[in-house]
Amino acid sequence: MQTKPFRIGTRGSPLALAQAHETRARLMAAHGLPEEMFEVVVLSTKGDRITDRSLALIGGKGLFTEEIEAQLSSGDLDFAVHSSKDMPTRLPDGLHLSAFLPREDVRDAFIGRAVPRLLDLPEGATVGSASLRRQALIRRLRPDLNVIVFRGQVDTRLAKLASGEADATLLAYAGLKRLGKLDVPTEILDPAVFPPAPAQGAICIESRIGDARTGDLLAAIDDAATRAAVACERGFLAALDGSCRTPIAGHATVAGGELSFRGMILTPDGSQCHEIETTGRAAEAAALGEAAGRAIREKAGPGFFESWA
Ligand SMILES: NCc1[nH]cc(CCC(=O)O)c1CC(=O)O
Repeated sequence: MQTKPFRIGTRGSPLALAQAHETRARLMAAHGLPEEMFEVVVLSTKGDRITDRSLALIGGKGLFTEEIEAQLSSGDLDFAVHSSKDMPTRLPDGLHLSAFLPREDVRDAFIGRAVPRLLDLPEGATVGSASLRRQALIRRLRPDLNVIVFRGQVDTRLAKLASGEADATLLAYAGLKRLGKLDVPTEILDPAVFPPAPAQGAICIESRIGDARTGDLLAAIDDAATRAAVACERGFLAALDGSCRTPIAGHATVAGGELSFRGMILTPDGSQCHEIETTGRAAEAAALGEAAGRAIREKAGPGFFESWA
């Protein structure tokens, strides 16, 4: 192995940095390399700079990755660490997701200021979330609640909650765990009732196709089960793309080469929802997810997507 350090691209949020540092630690352990062999390069993305608007309205996916991908493509970075959930379904030519860390908890955490559980909130209480999926699922379970847009980094959202801008918020349990905020959630939501976003809780690494030095480095920490589960969930998302303002949930689990997937689409007001379940071989993960996406589209009918667009 050459002695030139690997340049790791990441966003600068505390969560992004925690993920980059976890990846570096795993690579150091897997290869017996010193920390000096890795240089963490912090980049600001459009998604970090625009904090006052709903991301779905300003273009959705790609906002957190464009600047980083440009530097990967040009060779300024060797690889980048991302939340798989934030990755567009299509990557720029020449780049691929070359490794996945073992998945963290996929569930959503509920954080109530005065009451611990979502179903205990008083009628008309305010819940802050920027996620279309969380907003729709909340409305489905509790049509009486007042859902408001809550954006920004985890600490920003928790500060908004503490200052009384909302009575409750929801965040990925995985992110809170990575930040060491284990005592923040007041309820962990059951994925059967509150299914996670496709790829939630999974850290991925993006790099150049054909970069053998980086490829060899990353192969040692790749988790096959996470890779298959995320491939299926991203396949589901890809088959539903073009409807990026649709609330979408999807979760795959893999055991012994067999994959089980459950997906859901909702109207933003939560009044309509369709579900799909499928099982198959983990080796066909992406195709299984895509087929599930086409099938749920069929089930919902064209009127479903046109009803609020
Ligand atoms: N877009 C924000 C984002 N992207 C990934 C995570 C959490 C970590 C993960 O899902 O791996 C979060 C924050 C949240 O949803 O609370």
